[in-house]
Amino acid sequence: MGVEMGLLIDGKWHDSWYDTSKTGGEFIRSESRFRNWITPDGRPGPSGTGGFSAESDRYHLYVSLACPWAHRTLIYRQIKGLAEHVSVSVVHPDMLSEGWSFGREYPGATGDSLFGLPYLRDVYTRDTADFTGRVTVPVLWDKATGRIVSNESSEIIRMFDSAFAAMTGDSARLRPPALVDEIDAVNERLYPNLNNGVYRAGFATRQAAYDDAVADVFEVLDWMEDRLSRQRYLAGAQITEADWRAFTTLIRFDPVYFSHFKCSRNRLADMPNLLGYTRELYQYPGVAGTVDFDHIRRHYFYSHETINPSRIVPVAPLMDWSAPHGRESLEADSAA
Ligand SMILES: N[C@@H](CCC(=O)N[C@@H](CS)C(=O)NCC(=O)O)C(=O)O
Repeated sequence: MGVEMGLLIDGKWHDSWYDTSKTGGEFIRSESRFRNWITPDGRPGPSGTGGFSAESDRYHLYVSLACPWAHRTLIYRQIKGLAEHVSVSVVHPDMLSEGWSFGREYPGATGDSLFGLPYLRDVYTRDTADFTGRVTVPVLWDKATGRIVSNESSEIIRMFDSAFAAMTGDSARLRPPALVDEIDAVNERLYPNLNNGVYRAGFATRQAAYDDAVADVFEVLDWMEDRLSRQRYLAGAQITEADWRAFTTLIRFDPVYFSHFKCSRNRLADMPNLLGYTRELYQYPGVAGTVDFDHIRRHYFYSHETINPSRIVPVAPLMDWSAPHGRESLEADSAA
């Protein structure tokens, strides 16, 4: 039985795998529930309530090193100079009948360094005792108020991009106002077809749902491969949010999604521009340390019993992420 992942209903834990029976075999991801924003002075952000001002040592990130959405927030914490200001706990890579856990019996799993709680769901019920919904990573926790600020990675990275600038002195933006439209256009293409597309392919339980999803995955990869033959980054000549959102899926592609999620038309390694591009991002200062292929591979192959009942973790493909990426040849001004 595929009873590997559950949810909270009125604060009580229930086992239940994603139910694809009502959606024609399609996997549909739920919306995140906590949508407050850290801002420089605590004024409310685009959603939620205010009171979350940017301060050193006030916020804590709960992440899985396996999860591509959590991975975005970990990358921003590094590259935006927040490592000394925002603390982190790392869950165990196995997500089984109890959901994400703070078990420490796996290298790199830290346990819950704030409260010593056994499960991630206990962090959710610490905020809202009768919480109903999925228990997902990442979670951004406020140590001052004892509340969850946000569990939506796309918004956490935007807070990290700009809210702490006065503290870090890093005022460069990964979402510069002049590129917002271009970044959003790329994101709108990549989120459904690539980031979530690989999950739609992997969790599909009907041939037609899989066929649609895997076609979308490779259509967008072909589009990216072509675009990256002409410009260095997805939104043009400068690295932006769009690139980091793409990266966490691309780095998992050959090690996991190609086989586990049946995204098997070709490997990332067969697409030279995408391979060089992914290598360049991997080699960006601070980023390699956020990529943990053991957690990544163990999580997917071991946790998804419906897809891989034997829980055998297959041999890793040979890949050299540190090889020269060759992307300098794309002149900085070749893109527009
Ligand atoms: N929209 C969320 C998605 C996060 C998400 O789906 N995380 C997965 C791990 S990769 C998770 O925790 N799933 C547990 C569940 O759905 O029960 C975000 O981007 O932050």
